[in-house]
Amino acid sequence: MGDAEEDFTFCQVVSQVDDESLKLPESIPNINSISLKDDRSSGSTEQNVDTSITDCMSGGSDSMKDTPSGGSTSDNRSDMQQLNFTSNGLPLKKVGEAENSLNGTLEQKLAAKKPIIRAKVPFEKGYSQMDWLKLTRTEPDLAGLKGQTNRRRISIDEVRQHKADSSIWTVLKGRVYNISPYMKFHPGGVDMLMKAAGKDCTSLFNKYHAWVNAEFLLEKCLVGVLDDS
Ligand code: HEM
Repeated sequence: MGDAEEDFTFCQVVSQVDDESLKLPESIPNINSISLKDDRSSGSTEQNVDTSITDCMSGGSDSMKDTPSGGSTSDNRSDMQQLNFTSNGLPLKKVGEAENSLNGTLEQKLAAKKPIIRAKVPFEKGYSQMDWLKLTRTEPDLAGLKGQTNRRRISIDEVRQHKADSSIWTVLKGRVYNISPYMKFHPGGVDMLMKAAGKDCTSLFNKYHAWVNAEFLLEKCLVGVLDDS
């Protein structure tokens, strides 16, 4: 046995590996290779990871300002914290966990911020993103246009009047969408999406997930374009 240990010196190297580093969440496979920059314009996969972390760095408490003080979203979040997994079986993005492996300055900055846990709300049966895509292909009038064109110019005042029932409108990047049919499909939950009701949600949207392709997801919910003149 002594001989074997001398022969396989690399085994000693393996034994020096910190056990904690082996427990890093799979969603953050190699912390040291992640570059931290506050540039949200690109849509690459690497950028997604960056955004999660920089949200924590630059807007930690700020991001939580929009979180409702009560309601199902908060409850779901704490459930998720206990489980540590999303409904999709993916680990939660616990941004604060990255702290241990980051360099000193960054570590200090992160330590000063509360870790943000951005939980996806478990979807009801029949309300997965796949179900949504199916619905967009089968339902002929998700926007509720009843034959009207979706190129109409719509004022923000008109948008404000649509906040409930089957006609909840929001403005995203200059376009007006009826988000009522998407409500129960929203991975961030109904409570969060209701914050967009009757107003321009572009900045909220970008704060939480600038990378999401809403133009595609909500294509069939388009009601018109914002008339900002
Ligand atoms: C209006 C159009 C919106 C669409 C199409 C949309 C779509 C999505 C999608 C696809 C995800 C999953 C993201 C992922 O897996 O990375 C998501 C998650 C989420 N959304 Fe939205 N969303 C919208 C608006 C909003 C707004 C206005 C808020 C906040 C007020 C919000 C808050 C969240 C949160 C907290 C999550 C879960 C955490 C996360 O995955 O990062 N969403 N949304």
